[in-house]
Amino acid sequence: MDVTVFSDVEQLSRSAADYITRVAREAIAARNRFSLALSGGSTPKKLYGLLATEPYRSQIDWSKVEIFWSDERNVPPDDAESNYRMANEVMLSKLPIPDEHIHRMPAEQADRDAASLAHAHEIQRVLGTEGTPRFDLIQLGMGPEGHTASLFPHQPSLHEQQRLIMPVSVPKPPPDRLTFTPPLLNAAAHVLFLVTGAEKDDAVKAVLEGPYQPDEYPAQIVRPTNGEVSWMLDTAAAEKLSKQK
Ligand SMILES: O=C1O[C@H](COP(=O)(O)O)[C@@H](O)[C@H](O)[C@H]1O
Repeated sequence: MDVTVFSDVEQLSRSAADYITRVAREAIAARNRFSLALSGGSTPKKLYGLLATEPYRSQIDWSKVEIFWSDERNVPPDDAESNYRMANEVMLSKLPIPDEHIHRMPAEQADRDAASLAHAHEIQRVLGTEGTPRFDLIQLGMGPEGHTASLFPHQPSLHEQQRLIMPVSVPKPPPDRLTFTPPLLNAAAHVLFLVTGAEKDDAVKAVLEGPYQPDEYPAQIVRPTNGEVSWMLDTAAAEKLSKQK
């Protein structure tokens, strides 16, 4: 696991954009496709804006990029709480990505089990049906209580082993969501956590330096079986870490 601490969100976001650009170029060179799952929340907003502008924009062949989300809230796509809406406004609408390569998670559908299953099939259609689908890169955030994607402490979703996507009801509004499950997260080739802010310093310390307690700190579940995990933190989020990063 690689942990890097940055002085501010600008530096962190530039390093994340460099990292995504490198992984994208390698994936496109190797497989003619780059599959990227985005997080929600506000932390990646700066990063998404950077990817849509130079010098990053022209370094990636966006026609080869397939975009998914690691979780989504039960709101329409134009709602202020929609994870899709933020990424679309800041990044996707400004890039030459074919519409059919933008795979919004349909969390607002009434039958959430059916929506989860249909979206899992969509992931398999794009990434392949052999074994658990392997994203080239899943970008994640983490909440102050250690949740990631929409895997929250002490929820049954933390123990899901069969489904790729599942509906959850979580303690943070909006409560009803769809989320990637542990097996899908842990099949990724690369996972990039972006975590900023002093309110997350205890969770960062517990996840990175504490005992393995995934029911308390779901972000600890993310340990890809054959992939690399990178954490990019700002100094406020890293404040309580004992080791020099
Ligand atoms: O609810 C969510 O929160 C996490 C963390 O968001 P942040 O704004 O604190 O970075 C996010 O990663 C997740 O996708 C989102 O749905």
